[in-house]
Amino acid sequence: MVGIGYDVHRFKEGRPLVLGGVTIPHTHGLDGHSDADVLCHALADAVLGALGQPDIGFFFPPGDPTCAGISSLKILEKCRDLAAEAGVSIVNVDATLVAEVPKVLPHREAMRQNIGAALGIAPQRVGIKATTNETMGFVGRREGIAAMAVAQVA
Ligand SMILES: Nc1ccn([C@@H]2O[C@H](COP(=O)(O)O)[C@@H](O)[C@H]2O)c(=O)n1
Ligand SMILES: C[C@@]1(CO)OP(=O)(O)OP(=O)(O)OC[C@H]1O
Repeated sequence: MVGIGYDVHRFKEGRPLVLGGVTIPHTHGLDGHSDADVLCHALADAVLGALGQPDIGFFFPPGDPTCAGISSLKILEKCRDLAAEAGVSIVNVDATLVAEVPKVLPHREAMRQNIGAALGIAPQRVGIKATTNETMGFVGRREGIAAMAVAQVA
């Protein structure tokens, strides 16, 4: 089974920028109720989709006080637990970040380590890519970051 996920978060001054559980030096972080880790959110929805489960907001309701400021790696850990309960393994995940700034690929290996550990899979099974939006649209105007992801379970 495969699943697809997509998420977007708006830049906000005064917050840390967390992507794949890595805090990346930048002028702005992302706005959100959790740590706003847009990469983990897209990956979580991809895994949940592959499992035939409802989306991230079902398990971590937007605005729920218990979710305030949580690390989104915890959301991936929940996905890992749901896969185990279903008796399936996460085969691999793959994601693309769409961000005009900052450069994220220097942090790829650290992200793969964090995400692999949270999902209970080897980092080699975690794909992370990035592209700019060539200055077009909301990403191009540096208003936020988008992420898309796929996951396979068997
Ligand atoms: N936020 C980003 C965006 C891109 N990269 C890396 O740069 C390469 C070129 O991106 P283009 O959008 O100009 O084609 C891309 O393949 C990534 O390796 C990045 O690290 N962070
Ligand atoms: C992660 C959750 C948890 O409150 O909140 P946000 O950080 O706002 O992220 P978003 O992708 O907008 O919605 C999903 C929510 O489940």
